[in-house]
Amino acid sequence: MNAILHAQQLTKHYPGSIALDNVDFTASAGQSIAIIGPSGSGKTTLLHCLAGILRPDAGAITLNTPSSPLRLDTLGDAALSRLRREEFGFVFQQGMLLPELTALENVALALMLNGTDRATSEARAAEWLAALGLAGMEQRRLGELSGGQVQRVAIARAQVTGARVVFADEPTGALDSATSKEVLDVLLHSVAANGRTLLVVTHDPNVAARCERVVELRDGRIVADSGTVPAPGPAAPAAQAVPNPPAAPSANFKGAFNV
Ligand SMILES: Nc1ncnc2c1ncn2[C@@H]1O[C@H](COP(=O)(O)OP(=O)(O)OP(=O)(O)O)[C@@H](O)[C@H]1O
Repeated sequence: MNAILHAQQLTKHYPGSIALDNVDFTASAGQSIAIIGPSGSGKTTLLHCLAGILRPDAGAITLNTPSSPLRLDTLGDAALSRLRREEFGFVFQQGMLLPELTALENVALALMLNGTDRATSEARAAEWLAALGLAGMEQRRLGELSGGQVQRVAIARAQVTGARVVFADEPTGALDSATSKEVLDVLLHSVAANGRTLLVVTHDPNVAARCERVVELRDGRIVADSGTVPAPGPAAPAAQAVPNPPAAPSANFKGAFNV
């Protein structure tokens, strides 16, 4: 499998603690990877560094794009935020969606921020919501949806842009166990059907068990990895181009969820 995201010797300190201590990590394209470990072991810090949300103190992070490898740790703030919008999707427990917008507007906004016109953005957003079982709920605000439905909106928003890597932090953390299973099914199926890579931070053993690979952190270091991927070689030089990937859900995936 091809490496899509590669981190070398990542280190991140906070006053009084080392959140990441020389972490090497490579994700293969299309893999679903759970990041587990005790509270404070560095899971969220690793996810945020890989996603370009946090800057590591040291180390290299390379995203392999179809045009050229991109070194996240060398990009400026504007290039990094563009890369996050175009290449990455996020499913967090809270914070990525705007309560004052409807489900449709929340999903369409991700495309509009990338320059897609409103009509096209809303049409694609509607396709994604329907594919995730939310047809008929497009005009509801988040407060008019259940917790599981809100997470489906987040899953649609994370993927509508054609993001190649989806980052999830405790995506089912606030849900009961039956709803968690449903949301996890939707997340894993939609990501797999569209060939995306999924990195999910979780405390839930059921979530970890459903992922192809489990990486365990302790005290800022990887102490276990069920599927180490060979490193792709030295870190790539910095580059600027960010491609514009396709955006609609795959036909396969629509079929699987349009029931
Ligand atoms: N903004 C911050 N300021 C100071 N210390 C921080 C900050 N963020 C994280 N840390 C510290 O870094 C270490 C790793 O934190 P991180 O949130 O990555 O762990 P985690 O494994 O995700 O924890 P949890 O499972 O509780 O969410 C912890 O010791 C934490 O206290």
